[in-house]
Amino acid sequence: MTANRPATPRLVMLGQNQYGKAENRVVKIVRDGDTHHIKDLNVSVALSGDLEEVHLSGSNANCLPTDTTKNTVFAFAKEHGIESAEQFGIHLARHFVTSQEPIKRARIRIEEYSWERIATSDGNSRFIGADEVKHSFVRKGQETRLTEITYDGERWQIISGLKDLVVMNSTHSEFWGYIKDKYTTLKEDYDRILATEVSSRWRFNWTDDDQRMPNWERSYAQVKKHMLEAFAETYSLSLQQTLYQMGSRVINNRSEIDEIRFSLPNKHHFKVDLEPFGLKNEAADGAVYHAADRPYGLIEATVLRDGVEALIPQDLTNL
Ligand SMILES: O=c1[nH]c(=O)c2[nH]c(=O)[nH]c2[nH]1
Repeated sequence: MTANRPATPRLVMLGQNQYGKAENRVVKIVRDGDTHHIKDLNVSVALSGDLEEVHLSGSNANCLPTDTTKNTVFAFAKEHGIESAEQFGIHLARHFVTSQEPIKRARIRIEEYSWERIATSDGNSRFIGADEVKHSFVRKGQETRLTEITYDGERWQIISGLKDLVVMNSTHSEFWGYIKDKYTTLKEDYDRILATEVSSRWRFNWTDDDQRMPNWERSYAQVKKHMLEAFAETYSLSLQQTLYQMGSRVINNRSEIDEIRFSLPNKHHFKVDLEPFGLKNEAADGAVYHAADRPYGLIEATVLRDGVEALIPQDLTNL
């Protein structure tokens, strides 16, 4: 069949478009003798460029098949290895934009799942090192690491982050002094639980190939450390205040990062009324709480280095 353009004048226009293979689950094992290392990624490719005709006339002359983008992900994992999710995404984005003329922009999104070695007390097995099995892993339940690489042939935008990091302070949290109107029933609290599931994205100021690249693995570990330390060390008067402390700790300590955004659900823990059973239920004595799953307060904000432009989108679920 020949490719056809519509004969009638166009009344509609093609808007923003992108395509690629989403959620390529790639697992790479590196063998260092009989000690193995795992990189476990979920890689999504989105390409855009001169793709009008693909949509308008059905000509696929400018279309690199999504199947090819999938194959490239797996081949690159073998050919180049996976040093870090960011490095891997940069390789892929550069490849798509520089190897295919019609492709002008590549966006690579990666989720990374981490694994840790299974520790064992059995020293007899020939597979066992000091106290860890060299090829046996348990998936870390903690957080999922994220990155998004965007490249247009000139400029890079690298936004990394994490989600599903659940944290709790069992004290050192208060909430009082707020507006009270006729609908307010919330009691002021001078000793409450503060818990949240951190979703965060941070933007690197590495934007072109002439700059020295950050050490992506170390940067991630340090951001997480500062975030967690700020959460633990802040005597909190609101989750908003804790958020700002977490963000400013990262910006102050990590010069490679200019902007960080958080989406923090307030995972409410309500003291149960045990008065009907003749029981006092006070925080000071070690209380019993109902962990409510919904509704939840949702506290979201960006913390930026002074003078930089905010570029991380407001809705982190779309990132
Ligand atoms: O840390 C909090 N921030 C709020 O804005 C808020 N609102 C509320 O009901 N509880 C809380 N807690």
